[in-house]
Amino acid sequence: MKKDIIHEEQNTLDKTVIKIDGIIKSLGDELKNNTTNDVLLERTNRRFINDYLDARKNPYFGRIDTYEDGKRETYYIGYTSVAKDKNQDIIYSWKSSVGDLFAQFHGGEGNIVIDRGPNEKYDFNVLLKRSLLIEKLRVKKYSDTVSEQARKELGTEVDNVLFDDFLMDILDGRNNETQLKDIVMTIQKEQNEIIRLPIDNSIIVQGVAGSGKSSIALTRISYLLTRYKEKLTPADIGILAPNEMFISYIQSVMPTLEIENIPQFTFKTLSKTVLKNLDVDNFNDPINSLSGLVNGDSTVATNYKTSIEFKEKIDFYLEEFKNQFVHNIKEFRYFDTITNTDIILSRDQILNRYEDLSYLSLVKRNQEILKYVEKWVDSLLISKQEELKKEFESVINTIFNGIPKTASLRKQTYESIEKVYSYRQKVLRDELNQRWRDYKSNWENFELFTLYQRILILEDLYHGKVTTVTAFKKHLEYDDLTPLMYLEILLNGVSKQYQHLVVDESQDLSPFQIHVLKLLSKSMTLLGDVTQNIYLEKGINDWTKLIEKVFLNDKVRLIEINTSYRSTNPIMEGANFIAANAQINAPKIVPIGRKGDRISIEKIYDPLRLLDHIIETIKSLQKKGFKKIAVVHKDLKRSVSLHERLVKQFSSIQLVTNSIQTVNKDVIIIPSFLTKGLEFDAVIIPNASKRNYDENELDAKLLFVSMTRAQHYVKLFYHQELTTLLNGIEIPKVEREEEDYSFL
Ligand SMILES: Nc1ncnc2c1ncn2[C@@H]1O[C@H](COP(=O)(O)OP(=O)(O)OP(=O)(O)O)[C@@H](O)[C@H]1O
Repeated sequence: MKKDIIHEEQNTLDKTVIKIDGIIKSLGDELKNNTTNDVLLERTNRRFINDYLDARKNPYFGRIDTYEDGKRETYYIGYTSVAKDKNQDIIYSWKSSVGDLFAQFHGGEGNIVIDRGPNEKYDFNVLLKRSLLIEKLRVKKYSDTVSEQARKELGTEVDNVLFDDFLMDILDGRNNETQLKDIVMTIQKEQNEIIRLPIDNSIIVQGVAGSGKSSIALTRISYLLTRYKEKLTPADIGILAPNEMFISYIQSVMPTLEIENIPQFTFKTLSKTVLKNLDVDNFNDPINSLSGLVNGDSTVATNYKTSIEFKEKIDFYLEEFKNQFVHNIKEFRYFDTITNTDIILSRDQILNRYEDLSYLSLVKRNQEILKYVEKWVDSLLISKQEELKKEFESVINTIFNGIPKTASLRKQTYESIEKVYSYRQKVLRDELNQRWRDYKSNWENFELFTLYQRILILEDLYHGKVTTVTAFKKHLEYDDLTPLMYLEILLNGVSKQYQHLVVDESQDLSPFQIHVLKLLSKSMTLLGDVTQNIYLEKGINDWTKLIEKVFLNDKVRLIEINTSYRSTNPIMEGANFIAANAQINAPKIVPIGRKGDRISIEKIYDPLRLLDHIIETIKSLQKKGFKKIAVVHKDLKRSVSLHERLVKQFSSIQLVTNSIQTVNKDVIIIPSFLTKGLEFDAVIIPNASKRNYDENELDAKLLFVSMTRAQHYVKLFYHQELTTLLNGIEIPKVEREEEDYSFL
């Protein structure tokens, strides 16, 4: 039975490849015959040819059979659609409605409604979903899921391979290279729901470690770009990642999802687009300052400047500054020596105009109101000059009345009177200009850095002796970026608003940072895991509080995903023990059910032997076929010294010391706090002793993050006493004599 199906599917695949070749050929023929040099045809056909040549390598990963109008329909689902004559799909993209159906259907009743908006509602009656593993155009494996209805009514034969087994095979068999393609092929129902949510409202995804958040983030962007292709270009969406290392990881997987042109930022690089006059390149990234936190400097974990309380204070001060500004608006008064009267632009007139301009940003409003006064002064000058001119002409006419035009007296008199009037013109101009300069000099311009400096002084956060704003700018640091961006947006508005921002590892941002991001985009997808917030107070520990403080009355959806796909059962169970032992109030991970080796925990007695043990472990893991192995030390200093010793043993080994490095070697030595978002086949933790990982929140989170990076295997060494964070995990008892181990 199994063989028959594989044979049948192989036949279909062979025929499909021939069809694709035919389509590519006819597109090419059209290009050859394009004698009118139709540019659109040229561009479209070339794009199709490229896409189809790519699709030909691995045309599809599954099929879905439905029963419609008494007829069985079969749709093949692939990464991209392939169409005959440019509109008859022979393969459907995973982003299409049938692709949606493929991801939705996980057995049970076959009636499924796909409802993705007013014009995207379809009723399906599913008979069969078949996942297919195709390698080098050979059908290797398949798995069927059949609806109850098909089972009962149509007697469809079912093979007993479950879809979950298929997923498991894929998860077990892979080695860090094809992850994103995998998720498209094996998208789970809850992931699919998130990926396909409409763009209009923000969503927050609380997903446990390994639940597919990063994969969902990128897949969702790919989906949104297709679904909203009429109104959305790649430049309208932005991805915010925690650091450059993470960005280089996502860049490597972006082409598979055709989202290469999406702008990618860290919070720091995004700040450059808002704070154009600030050189932020040298600001220390927060992840690097975590080194301090790991070594006991708790100030890193709190900063008033990035808190929502500070945002509220900025609102308060700015309101005060605005009130002061309005209070200081004065009438413009000019004493007219011609008429001996005061000419006044009243405060009320100015205030009325100010009210009319309330739709403008603060700075623009201030500028516009000043322009309004300036215009008034200008027109006053013109009208006064006109009056003087008229007066001069009338004086001349009166004086010269009856005096012959040729009389020489006339010329002299004219010149004298003209001198008098041009003097009066000059006086008028100078006086008015002086009045205007005085008026303008008292005008508040709301300059960003001046105001920020004032706020810091008022808040008592700034005691520097620097008084000039230019010098003050040199004293700014990373934590000033959030309040500065916020203030800049309040003062000048948003220069570019994204249609959608996708923020990965968002638990590491503060609510104030998320508030700023919210101002920069119409809607957001925030993905994160509170258990992995290693910035403690600074980051997000409770999404509902974030919603209360930042999203207020906005429509926002909080979705929890607790199933983890990355690691084997024993690793995930171990991670759950860590969270429980440290009493971290976080969702429990539900492992997908991948079998795997128990977590290996080994007590070390001789410090000199530890190195040998690590080397031995790496070698044996490599022998087993594990390609990416990480040795995760708690801090940076010990990672450096471990690397110095290991580098002599392995040719392909890399020390990761900061967040801008690209991780590209087989064996990585990395401090715990830099591993976030990364994934390895196996993780070795050289020192899991109690002294190193105590039962506090930070240590627990660091150990948790380190362990959950492993897909297949975790090995921990410890000295003297094992960290109590691992209580509950079964450990084989090994009794050996203790020796000095102080250097760890
Ligand atoms: N539906 C799926 N099918 C196959 N693989 C999946 C699926 N969902 C997730 N994965 C795999 O699980 C692993 C973890 O995914 P990902 O890195 O996206 O999770 P995450 O939630 O961002 O993890 P973390 O928070 O721990 O960094 C990846 O290898 C990913 O390919």
